[in-house]
Amino acid sequence: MSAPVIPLVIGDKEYSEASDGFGESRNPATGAVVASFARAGEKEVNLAVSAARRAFDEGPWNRMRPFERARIMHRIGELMLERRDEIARLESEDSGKPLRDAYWEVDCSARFFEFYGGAADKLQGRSIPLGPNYSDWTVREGIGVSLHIIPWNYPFQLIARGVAPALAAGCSVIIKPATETPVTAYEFLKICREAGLPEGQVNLINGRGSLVGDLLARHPGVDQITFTGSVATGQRVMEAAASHAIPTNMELGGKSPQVLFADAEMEKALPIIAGGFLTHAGQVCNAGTRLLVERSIHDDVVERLHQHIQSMRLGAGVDDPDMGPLINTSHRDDVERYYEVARGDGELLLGADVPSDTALAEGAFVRPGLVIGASNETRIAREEVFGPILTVIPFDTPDEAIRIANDSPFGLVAGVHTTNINKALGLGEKLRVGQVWINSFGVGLDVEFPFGGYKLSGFGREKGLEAIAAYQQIKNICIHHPLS
Ligand SMILES: NC(=O)C1=CN([C@@H]2O[C@H](COP(=O)(O)OP(=O)(O)OC[C@H]3O[C@@H](n4cnc5c(N)ncnc54)[C@H](OP(=O)(O)O)[C@@H]3O)[C@@H](O)[C@H]2O)C=CC1
Ligand SMILES: CCCCCC/C=C/C(=O)O
Repeated sequence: MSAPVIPLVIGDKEYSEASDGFGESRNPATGAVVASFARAGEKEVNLAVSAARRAFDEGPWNRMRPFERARIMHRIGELMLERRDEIARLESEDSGKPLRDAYWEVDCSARFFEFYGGAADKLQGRSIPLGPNYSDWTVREGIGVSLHIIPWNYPFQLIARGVAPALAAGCSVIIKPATETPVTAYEFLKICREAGLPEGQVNLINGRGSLVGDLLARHPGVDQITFTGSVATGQRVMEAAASHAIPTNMELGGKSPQVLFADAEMEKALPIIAGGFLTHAGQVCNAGTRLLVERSIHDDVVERLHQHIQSMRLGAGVDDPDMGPLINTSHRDDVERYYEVARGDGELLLGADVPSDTALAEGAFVRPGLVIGASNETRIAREEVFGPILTVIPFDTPDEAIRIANDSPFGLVAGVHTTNINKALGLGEKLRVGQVWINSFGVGLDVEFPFGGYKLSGFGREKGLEAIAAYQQIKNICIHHPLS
Protein backbone atom coordinates (compact mmCIF):
# COMPACT_ATOMS: atom_id res chain seq x y z
CA MET A 1 0.00 0.00 0.00
CA SER A 2 1.44 3.40 -0.91
CA ALA A 3 1.99 5.95 1.88
CA PRO A 4 -0.74 8.58 2.31
CA VAL A 5 -0.13 12.12 1.05
CA ILE A 6 -0.59 14.84 3.66
CA PRO A 7 -2.12 17.93 2.07
CA LEU A 8 -1.78 21.56 3.03
CA VAL A 9 -4.98 22.96 4.53
CA ILE A 10 -5.70 26.57 3.69
CA GLY A 11 -9.13 28.05 4.39
CA ASP A 12 -11.69 25.44 3.32
CA LYS A 13 -9.35 23.83 0.74
CA GLU A 14 -6.85 21.00 0.85
CA TYR A 15 -3.84 21.09 -1.49
CA SER A 16 -2.33 17.68 -2.25
CA GLU A 17 0.23 19.31 -4.53
CA ALA A 18 2.10 22.53 -3.90
CA SER A 19 4.93 24.72 -5.22
CA ASP A 20 7.88 22.95 -3.60
CA GLY A 21 7.16 19.33 -4.54
CA PHE A 22 6.88 16.60 -1.92
CA GLY A 23 8.63 15.52 1.23
CA GLU A 24 8.64 12.15 2.96
CA SER A 25 8.34 11.27 6.58
CA ARG A 26 9.95 8.05 7.82
CA ASN A 27 9.60 5.84 10.84
CA PRO A 28 12.94 6.37 12.63
CA ALA A 29 12.97 2.79 13.94
CA THR A 30 12.84 1.15 10.52
CA GLY A 31 13.30 3.82 7.87
CA ALA A 32 9.90 2.90 6.36
CA VAL A 33 8.01 5.77 4.74
CA VAL A 34 5.05 6.75 6.93
CA ALA A 35 3.66 9.48 4.68
CA SER A 36 4.58 11.90 1.98
CA PHE A 37 3.49 15.50 2.13
CA ALA A 38 2.95 18.45 -0.15
CA ARG A 39 5.61 21.12 0.45
CA ALA A 40 4.44 24.71 0.29
CA GLY A 41 6.27 27.60 -1.33
CA GLU A 42 5.70 31.34 -1.39
CA LYS A 43 2.37 31.08 -3.21
CA GLU A 44 0.80 28.86 -0.54
CA VAL A 45 2.31 30.94 2.27
CA ASN A 46 0.53 34.00 0.86
CA LEU A 47 -2.71 32.06 0.51
CA ALA A 48 -2.50 30.79 4.10
CA VAL A 49 -1.82 34.23 5.53
CA SER A 50 -4.74 35.68 3.50
CA ALA A 51 -7.05 32.92 4.76
CA ALA A 52 -6.00 33.41 8.38
CA ARG A 53 -6.20 37.20 8.03
CA ARG A 54 -9.71 36.99 6.58
CA ALA A 55 -10.78 34.62 9.32
CA PHE A 56 -9.53 37.01 11.99
CA ASP A 57 -10.68 40.28 10.38
CA GLU A 58 -14.05 39.12 9.04
CA GLY A 59 -14.75 35.60 10.28
CA PRO A 60 -17.21 34.48 12.89
CA TRP A 61 -14.75 33.16 15.53
CA ASN A 62 -13.66 36.51 16.83
CA ARG A 63 -17.26 37.73 16.85
CA MET A 64 -18.85 34.74 18.54
CA ARG A 65 -19.90 34.84 22.14
CA PRO A 66 -16.89 33.46 24.05
CA PHE A 67 -18.95 30.59 25.47
CA GLU A 68 -19.70 29.46 21.91
CA ARG A 69 -15.97 29.35 21.19
CA ALA A 70 -15.55 27.38 24.39
CA ARG A 71 -18.06 24.74 23.27
CA ILE A 72 -16.21 24.14 20.00
CA MET A 73 -12.92 23.92 21.86
CA HIS A 74 -14.35 21.36 24.27
CA ARG A 75 -15.58 19.37 21.28
CA ILE A 76 -12.04 19.38 19.82
CA GLY A 77 -10.76 17.89 23.08
CA GLU A 78 -13.49 15.22 23.05
CA LEU A 79 -12.72 14.23 19.47
CA MET A 80 -9.04 13.88 20.33
CA LEU A 81 -9.93 11.41 23.07
CA GLU A 82 -12.35 9.53 20.83
CA ARG A 83 -9.55 9.08 18.29
CA ARG A 84 -6.67 8.60 20.76
CA ASP A 85 -5.70 5.05 19.63
CA GLU A 86 -5.36 6.08 16.00
CA ILE A 87 -3.55 9.35 16.69
CA ALA A 88 -1.17 7.81 19.23
CA ARG A 89 -0.20 5.09 16.79
CA LEU A 90 0.43 7.57 13.98
CA GLU A 91 2.48 9.76 16.33
CA SER A 92 4.54 6.82 17.50
CA GLU A 93 5.28 5.68 13.92
CA ASP A 94 6.12 9.18 12.74
CA SER A 95 8.30 10.33 15.66
CA GLY A 96 9.63 6.98 16.98
CA LYS A 97 8.46 7.56 20.54
CA PRO A 98 7.11 4.71 22.69
CA LEU A 99 3.37 4.28 22.33
CA ARG A 100 2.67 5.23 25.96
CA ASP A 101 4.34 8.61 25.41
CA ALA A 102 2.27 9.11 22.27
CA TYR A 103 -0.89 8.38 24.30
CA TRP A 104 0.30 10.95 26.81
CA GLU A 105 0.59 13.48 23.98
CA VAL A 106 -3.00 12.93 22.88
CA ASP A 107 -4.37 13.01 26.42
CA CYS A 108 -2.42 16.14 27.25
CA SER A 109 -3.58 17.79 24.02
CA ALA A 110 -7.19 17.12 24.97
CA ARG A 111 -6.49 18.67 28.38
CA PHE A 112 -5.21 21.84 26.68
CA PHE A 113 -8.51 22.18 24.85
CA GLU A 114 -10.52 21.52 28.00
CA PHE A 115 -8.44 23.97 30.02
CA TYR A 116 -8.37 26.84 27.52
CA GLY A 117 -11.95 26.12 26.41
CA GLY A 118 -12.86 26.67 30.07
CA ALA A 119 -10.92 29.94 30.09
CA ALA A 120 -12.36 31.36 26.84
CA ASP A 121 -15.33 33.10 28.53
CA LYS A 122 -13.32 34.39 31.51
CA LEU A 123 -10.79 36.66 29.79
CA GLN A 124 -11.77 39.84 31.55
CA GLY A 125 -10.31 43.34 31.42
CA ARG A 126 -10.21 45.61 34.44
CA SER A 127 -11.63 48.92 35.47
CA ILE A 128 -9.10 51.60 36.47
CA PRO A 129 -10.12 54.42 38.84
CA LEU A 130 -9.13 57.85 37.45
CA GLY A 131 -11.28 60.02 39.69
CA PRO A 132 -14.55 61.92 39.08
CA ASN A 133 -15.92 62.27 35.54
CA TYR A 134 -13.70 59.61 34.04
CA SER A 135 -14.37 55.98 33.30
CA ASP A 136 -11.44 53.84 32.24
CA TRP A 137 -11.23 50.17 31.46
CA THR A 138 -9.14 47.67 29.56
CA VAL A 139 -10.29 45.27 26.88
CA ARG A 140 -8.34 42.13 26.03
CA GLU A 141 -8.53 41.47 22.29
CA GLY A 142 -7.14 38.62 20.22
CA ILE A 143 -3.77 39.66 18.79
CA GLY A 144 -4.62 38.51 15.25
CA VAL A 145 -2.91 35.89 13.10
CA SER A 146 -0.76 33.64 15.26
CA LEU A 147 1.98 31.50 13.65
CA HIS A 148 2.98 28.24 15.36
CA ILE A 149 6.34 26.75 14.32
CA ILE A 150 6.46 23.23 15.70
CA PRO A 151 9.45 20.91 16.32
CA TRP A 152 9.54 17.16 15.73
CA ASN A 153 9.76 15.89 19.30
CA TYR A 154 6.13 16.45 20.44
CA PRO A 155 4.36 17.22 17.16
CA PHE A 156 0.73 16.81 18.30
CA GLN A 157 1.00 18.06 21.87
CA LEU A 158 2.98 21.18 20.97
CA ILE A 159 0.35 22.17 18.41
CA ALA A 160 -2.35 21.86 21.06
CA ARG A 161 -0.23 23.66 23.67
CA GLY A 162 0.01 26.83 21.57
CA VAL A 163 -3.10 26.71 19.41
CA ALA A 164 -5.60 26.18 22.25
CA PRO A 165 -4.77 29.44 24.09
CA ALA A 166 -4.55 31.28 20.76
CA LEU A 167 -8.07 30.14 19.81
CA ALA A 168 -9.40 30.95 23.29
CA ALA A 169 -8.10 34.50 22.81
CA GLY A 170 -9.89 34.78 19.45
CA CYS A 171 -6.86 34.49 17.17
CA SER A 172 -6.65 32.71 13.85
CA VAL A 173 -3.74 30.34 13.39
CA ILE A 174 -1.19 29.02 10.90
CA ILE A 175 0.65 25.83 11.86
CA LYS A 176 4.04 24.98 10.37
CA PRO A 177 5.00 21.44 11.55
CA ALA A 178 8.55 20.09 11.39
CA THR A 179 9.35 18.33 8.12
CA GLU A 180 10.30 15.23 10.13
CA THR A 181 6.82 14.83 11.63
CA PRO A 182 3.94 16.17 9.54
CA VAL A 183 1.45 13.37 10.12
CA THR A 184 -0.59 14.17 13.23
CA ALA A 185 -0.86 17.88 12.41
CA TYR A 186 -3.24 16.89 9.61
CA GLU A 187 -5.26 14.79 12.07
CA PHE A 188 -5.50 17.90 14.24
CA LEU A 189 -6.88 19.90 11.29
CA LYS A 190 -9.45 17.20 10.57
CA ILE A 191 -10.61 17.24 14.19
CA CYS A 192 -10.93 21.03 14.16
CA ARG A 193 -13.09 20.85 11.06
CA GLU A 194 -15.28 18.09 12.51
CA ALA A 195 -15.73 20.06 15.74
CA GLY A 196 -17.10 23.01 13.76
CA LEU A 197 -14.15 25.40 13.82
CA PRO A 198 -14.86 27.99 11.08
CA GLU A 199 -12.84 27.78 7.86
CA GLY A 200 -9.52 29.61 7.79
CA GLN A 201 -9.38 29.66 11.57
CA VAL A 202 -6.58 27.08 11.59
CA ASN A 203 -4.40 26.54 8.49
CA LEU A 204 -1.69 23.98 7.87
CA ILE A 205 1.48 24.76 5.92
CA ASN A 206 4.02 21.97 5.53
CA GLY A 207 7.35 22.67 3.91
CA ARG A 208 10.97 23.47 4.55
CA GLY A 209 11.46 25.62 7.60
CA SER A 210 14.28 27.61 6.00
CA LEU A 211 11.86 28.54 3.20
CA VAL A 212 8.24 28.63 4.36
CA GLY A 213 9.01 29.01 8.07
CA ASP A 214 11.07 32.08 7.24
CA LEU A 215 8.53 33.47 4.74
CA LEU A 216 5.73 33.08 7.28
CA ALA A 217 7.74 34.65 10.09
CA ARG A 218 8.53 37.69 7.89
CA HIS A 219 5.05 38.03 6.47
CA PRO A 220 3.43 41.37 7.36
CA GLY A 221 0.07 39.60 7.70
CA VAL A 222 1.30 37.59 10.69
CA ASP A 223 0.86 39.27 14.10
CA GLN A 224 2.57 36.93 16.55
CA ILE A 225 4.83 33.85 16.54
CA THR A 226 5.08 30.91 18.93
CA PHE A 227 8.25 28.91 18.33
CA THR A 228 9.64 25.77 19.97
CA GLY A 229 12.97 24.39 18.80
CA SER A 230 16.70 25.04 18.71
CA VAL A 231 18.34 28.24 19.91
CA ALA A 232 19.88 28.96 16.50
CA THR A 233 16.60 28.66 14.60
CA GLY A 234 14.78 30.58 17.33
CA GLN A 235 17.24 33.43 16.86
CA ARG A 236 16.54 33.42 13.10
CA VAL A 237 12.82 33.54 13.79
CA MET A 238 13.32 36.45 16.20
CA GLU A 239 15.18 38.36 13.49
CA ALA A 240 12.38 37.68 11.02
CA ALA A 241 9.82 38.83 13.59
CA ALA A 242 11.89 41.94 14.31
CA SER A 243 11.68 42.87 10.62
CA HIS A 244 8.03 43.76 11.20
CA ALA A 245 8.12 44.28 14.95
CA ILE A 246 5.87 41.48 16.14
CA PRO A 247 6.12 39.62 19.46
CA THR A 248 7.41 36.08 19.78
CA ASN A 249 7.17 33.32 22.35
CA MET A 250 10.41 31.36 22.41
CA GLU A 251 10.72 27.91 23.95
CA LEU A 252 14.29 26.87 23.24
CA GLY A 253 16.86 24.45 24.61
CA GLY A 254 17.98 23.32 28.02
CA LYS A 255 20.64 21.53 30.02
CA SER A 256 18.50 21.08 33.07
CA PRO A 257 19.90 20.03 36.45
CA GLN A 258 18.42 17.39 38.71
CA VAL A 259 19.83 17.86 42.22
CA LEU A 260 19.96 14.75 44.39
CA PHE A 261 20.67 15.09 48.12
CA ALA A 262 21.78 12.13 50.25
CA ASP A 263 18.64 12.50 52.38
CA ALA A 264 16.30 11.88 49.40
CA GLU A 265 14.04 8.82 49.21
CA MET A 266 16.32 6.99 46.81
CA GLU A 267 13.82 4.34 45.63
CA LYS A 268 11.49 7.11 44.49
CA ALA A 269 14.10 9.55 43.24
CA LEU A 270 16.16 7.28 40.95
CA PRO A 271 13.33 6.26 38.57
CA ILE A 272 12.33 9.93 38.32
CA ILE A 273 15.92 10.94 37.55
CA ALA A 274 16.21 8.20 34.92
CA GLY A 275 12.90 9.21 33.30
CA GLY A 276 14.09 12.83 33.36
CA PHE A 277 16.89 12.17 30.89
CA LEU A 278 15.60 9.08 29.04
CA THR A 279 12.05 10.10 28.08
CA HIS A 280 11.78 10.16 24.29
CA ALA A 281 15.47 9.20 24.21
CA GLY A 282 16.38 12.55 25.74
CA GLN A 283 14.83 14.52 22.87
CA VAL A 284 12.95 16.88 25.15
CA CYS A 285 13.72 20.54 25.78
CA ASN A 286 13.34 20.05 29.52
CA ALA A 287 15.32 16.81 29.78
CA GLY A 288 17.19 16.66 33.10
CA THR A 289 20.60 15.92 31.63
CA ARG A 290 22.88 17.09 34.46
CA LEU A 291 22.66 15.10 37.69
CA LEU A 292 24.17 16.99 40.61
CA VAL A 293 24.58 14.39 43.32
CA GLU A 294 25.80 14.75 46.90
CA ARG A 295 29.32 13.33 46.94
CA SER A 296 28.69 10.74 49.70
CA ILE A 297 26.20 8.84 47.49
CA HIS A 298 27.82 9.49 44.09
CA ASP A 299 29.29 6.02 43.46
CA ASP A 300 26.21 4.16 44.63
CA VAL A 301 23.89 6.30 42.49
CA VAL A 302 26.09 5.90 39.42
CA GLU A 303 26.13 2.14 39.86
CA ARG A 304 22.37 1.94 40.20
CA LEU A 305 21.72 4.18 37.23
CA HIS A 306 24.23 2.21 35.17
CA GLN A 307 22.42 -1.02 36.02
CA HIS A 308 19.16 0.61 35.03
CA ILE A 309 20.34 1.74 31.58
CA GLN A 310 21.94 -1.65 30.93
CA SER A 311 18.65 -3.44 31.55
CA MET A 312 16.58 -1.27 29.21
CA ARG A 313 14.82 -2.63 26.14
CA LEU A 314 15.26 -0.52 23.02
CA GLY A 315 12.84 -0.95 20.15
CA ALA A 316 10.34 0.53 17.73
CA GLY A 317 7.97 3.04 19.35
CA VAL A 318 4.86 1.06 18.40
CA ASP A 319 6.15 -1.90 20.47
CA ASP A 320 6.26 0.40 23.51
CA PRO A 321 9.90 -0.25 24.47
CA ASP A 322 11.73 1.37 27.39
CA MET A 323 13.34 3.66 24.85
CA GLY A 324 12.72 4.26 21.15
CA PRO A 325 15.07 5.55 18.45
CA LEU A 326 16.23 9.10 17.85
CA ILE A 327 14.38 11.11 15.23
CA ASN A 328 16.66 10.16 12.31
CA THR A 329 20.08 8.72 11.50
CA SER A 330 21.61 12.15 10.98
CA HIS A 331 20.64 13.14 14.52
CA ARG A 332 21.91 9.76 15.75
CA ASP A 333 25.30 10.59 14.19
CA ASP A 334 25.28 13.99 15.93
CA VAL A 335 24.53 12.33 19.27
CA GLU A 336 27.26 9.76 18.73
CA ARG A 337 29.71 12.59 18.11
CA TYR A 338 28.72 13.90 21.53
CA TYR A 339 29.61 10.48 22.97
CA GLU A 340 33.12 11.12 21.67
CA VAL A 341 33.07 14.54 23.31
CA ALA A 342 31.98 12.83 26.54
CA ARG A 343 34.87 10.39 26.36
CA GLY A 344 37.25 13.36 26.12
CA ASP A 345 35.54 15.28 28.93
CA GLY A 346 35.23 12.36 31.38
CA GLU A 347 34.38 8.66 31.39
CA LEU A 348 31.37 7.32 29.43
CA LEU A 349 29.41 4.37 30.83
CA LEU A 350 27.07 2.89 28.25
CA GLY A 351 23.74 1.17 28.69
CA ALA A 352 21.56 -1.15 26.60
CA ASP A 353 22.79 -2.27 23.19
CA VAL A 354 21.05 -1.13 20.03
CA PRO A 355 18.62 -3.75 18.61
CA SER A 356 20.33 -6.02 16.11
CA ASP A 357 17.28 -7.72 14.56
CA THR A 358 17.07 -7.06 10.85
CA ALA A 359 13.89 -4.99 10.97
CA LEU A 360 15.52 -2.44 13.28
CA ALA A 361 19.12 -2.66 12.13
CA GLU A 362 18.72 0.49 10.01
CA GLY A 363 17.00 2.41 12.79
CA ALA A 364 18.26 5.57 14.46
CA PHE A 365 19.06 3.91 17.78
CA VAL A 366 21.77 4.91 20.24
CA ARG A 367 22.73 3.39 23.55
CA PRO A 368 21.92 5.51 26.59
CA GLY A 369 24.97 6.78 28.46
CA LEU A 370 26.23 8.18 31.76
CA VAL A 371 29.21 10.51 31.95
CA ILE A 372 31.24 10.64 35.15
CA GLY A 373 34.33 12.63 36.01
CA ALA A 374 33.44 15.56 33.74
CA SER A 375 33.29 19.00 35.35
CA ASN A 376 30.47 21.46 34.82
CA GLU A 377 32.82 23.51 32.60
CA THR A 378 33.08 20.79 29.93
CA ARG A 379 31.15 20.76 26.67
CA ILE A 380 29.21 17.65 27.63
CA ALA A 381 27.94 19.45 30.74
CA ARG A 382 27.07 22.68 28.94
CA GLU A 383 25.70 21.86 25.49
CA GLU A 384 22.27 20.46 24.69
CA VAL A 385 22.75 17.01 23.13
CA PHE A 386 19.09 16.07 22.63
CA GLY A 387 19.96 12.45 23.28
CA PRO A 388 19.88 9.97 26.21
CA ILE A 389 23.03 11.01 28.01
CA LEU A 390 23.38 12.16 31.62
CA THR A 391 26.39 13.98 33.05
CA VAL A 392 26.84 13.19 36.74
CA ILE A 393 28.59 15.86 38.84
CA PRO A 394 29.24 15.57 42.61
CA PHE A 395 28.70 18.43 45.07
CA ASP A 396 29.41 18.89 48.79
CA THR A 397 27.03 21.60 50.02
CA PRO A 398 23.63 23.02 49.01
CA ASP A 399 25.31 26.30 48.02
CA GLU A 400 27.69 24.45 45.73
CA ALA A 401 24.75 22.57 44.16
CA ILE A 402 22.99 25.89 43.49
CA ARG A 403 26.14 27.43 42.02
CA ILE A 404 26.70 24.49 39.64
CA ALA A 405 23.02 24.27 38.70
CA ASN A 406 22.90 27.97 37.82
CA ASP A 407 26.22 27.90 35.97
CA SER A 408 24.66 27.12 32.61
CA PRO A 409 23.77 29.11 29.51
CA PHE A 410 20.25 27.67 29.85
CA GLY A 411 17.55 28.02 32.50
CA LEU A 412 14.50 25.97 31.63
CA VAL A 413 13.68 23.62 34.53
CA ALA A 414 15.28 21.92 37.53
CA GLY A 415 14.53 18.93 39.73
CA VAL A 416 15.37 18.73 43.45
CA HIS A 417 15.26 15.48 45.41
CA THR A 418 15.36 15.83 49.18
CA THR A 419 13.30 15.16 52.30
CA ASN A 420 14.61 18.35 53.92
CA ILE A 421 12.08 21.17 53.54
CA ASN A 422 14.70 23.90 54.01
CA LYS A 423 16.79 22.55 51.16
CA ALA A 424 13.70 22.13 48.98
CA LEU A 425 12.51 25.69 49.55
CA GLY A 426 16.01 27.17 49.43
CA LEU A 427 16.74 25.65 46.05
CA GLY A 428 13.27 26.53 44.78
CA GLU A 429 14.07 30.14 45.59
CA LYS A 430 17.61 30.30 44.21
CA LEU A 431 17.56 28.26 41.01
CA ARG A 432 17.44 30.48 37.94
CA VAL A 433 14.98 28.44 35.91
CA GLY A 434 11.35 28.80 34.86
CA GLN A 435 10.13 25.76 36.73
CA VAL A 436 11.39 23.81 39.77
CA TRP A 437 10.11 20.30 40.46
CA ILE A 438 10.65 19.03 43.99
CA ASN A 439 10.67 15.25 44.41
CA SER A 440 9.26 14.99 40.89
CA PHE A 441 10.23 15.87 37.37
CA GLY A 442 7.23 16.53 35.16
CA VAL A 443 3.76 15.93 36.50
CA GLY A 444 1.30 13.82 34.49
CA LEU A 445 -1.14 15.81 32.40
CA ASP A 446 0.09 19.13 33.69
CA VAL A 447 -1.43 21.93 31.65
CA GLU A 448 -2.41 24.24 34.49
CA PHE A 449 0.91 25.82 35.46
CA PRO A 450 3.19 28.03 33.37
CA PHE A 451 6.24 26.70 31.56
CA GLY A 452 9.11 28.59 29.96
CA GLY A 453 12.72 29.55 30.34
CA TYR A 454 15.32 31.95 31.60
CA LYS A 455 18.49 32.83 29.66
CA LEU A 456 19.06 30.92 26.37
CA SER A 457 16.03 28.73 27.12
CA GLY A 458 13.84 31.52 25.79
CA PHE A 459 11.06 33.75 27.04
CA GLY A 460 7.31 33.95 27.27
CA ARG A 461 5.25 31.29 28.98
CA GLU A 462 3.39 28.30 27.61
CA LYS A 463 0.65 26.52 29.53
CA GLY A 464 -1.42 27.81 32.43
CA LEU A 465 -3.48 30.98 32.33
CA GLU A 466 -0.19 32.86 31.80
CA ALA A 467 0.06 31.58 28.20
CA ILE A 468 -3.03 33.47 27.07
CA ALA A 469 -1.35 36.89 27.39
CA ALA A 470 0.83 36.13 24.34
CA TYR A 471 -2.26 35.94 22.18
CA GLN A 472 -3.90 39.17 23.32
CA GLN A 473 -3.60 42.89 22.84
CA ILE A 474 -4.61 45.03 25.77
CA LYS A 475 -6.59 48.08 24.77
CA ASN A 476 -7.34 50.86 27.24
CA ILE A 477 -10.53 52.88 26.77
CA CYS A 478 -10.98 56.11 28.66
CA ILE A 479 -14.11 58.33 28.70
CA HIS A 480 -14.27 61.85 30.04
CA HIS A 481 -17.91 62.40 31.03
CA PRO A 482 -18.40 65.64 32.96
CA LEU A 483 -22.02 66.19 34.04
CA SER A 484 -21.95 69.82 32.99
N1 LIG B 1 13.51 22.88 22.43
C1 LIG B 1 13.01 21.87 21.75
O1 LIG B 1 11.98 21.39 22.08
C2 LIG B 1 13.69 21.37 20.54
C3 LIG B 1 15.04 21.52 20.34
N2 LIG B 1 15.62 21.02 19.24
C4 LIG B 1 17.08 21.16 19.12
O2 LIG B 1 17.38 21.60 17.82
C5 LIG B 1 18.25 20.69 17.18
C6 LIG B 1 17.98 20.71 15.71
O3 LIG B 1 16.65 20.24 15.44
P1 LIG B 1 15.83 20.89 14.26
O4 LIG B 1 14.73 20.03 13.85
O5 LIG B 1 16.76 21.29 13.19
O6 LIG B 1 15.18 22.12 15.04
P2 LIG B 1 14.85 23.54 14.52
O7 LIG B 1 14.84 24.44 15.68
O8 LIG B 1 15.70 23.92 13.37
O9 LIG B 1 13.34 23.35 13.95
C7 LIG B 1 12.18 23.68 14.66
C8 LIG B 1 11.13 24.19 13.69
O10 LIG B 1 11.59 25.39 13.05
C9 LIG B 1 11.48 25.25 11.64
N3 LIG B 1 12.49 26.09 11.00
C10 LIG B 1 13.72 25.73 10.58
N4 LIG B 1 14.36 26.81 10.06
C11 LIG B 1 13.50 27.86 10.15
C12 LIG B 1 13.58 29.23 9.78
N5 LIG B 1 14.68 29.76 9.24
N6 LIG B 1 12.52 30.02 10.00
C13 LIG B 1 11.40 29.51 10.58
N7 LIG B 1 11.26 28.22 10.94
C14 LIG B 1 12.31 27.39 10.73
C15 LIG B 1 11.64 23.77 11.42
O11 LIG B 1 11.17 23.39 10.14
P3 LIG B 1 11.84 22.14 9.38
O12 LIG B 1 11.59 20.94 10.21
O13 LIG B 1 11.11 22.14 8.11
O14 LIG B 1 13.29 22.46 9.26
C16 LIG B 1 10.80 23.22 12.55
O15 LIG B 1 9.43 23.32 12.23
C17 LIG B 1 18.01 19.38 17.88
O16 LIG B 1 19.06 18.51 17.77
C18 LIG B 1 17.81 19.86 19.29
O17 LIG B 1 19.04 20.08 19.91
C19 LIG B 1 14.88 20.40 18.28
C20 LIG B 1 13.54 20.22 18.42
C21 LIG B 1 12.85 20.66 19.59
C1 LIG C 1 7.37 14.13 29.30
C2 LIG C 1 7.98 15.36 28.70
C3 LIG C 1 6.95 16.18 28.04
C4 LIG C 1 7.50 17.42 27.41
C5 LIG C 1 6.53 17.95 26.45
C6 LIG C 1 6.87 19.28 25.96
C7 LIG C 1 8.15 19.35 25.26
C8 LIG C 1 8.61 20.46 24.84
C9 LIG C 1 9.88 20.62 24.17
O1 LIG C 1 10.69 19.69 24.08
O2 LIG C 1 10.08 21.71 23.68
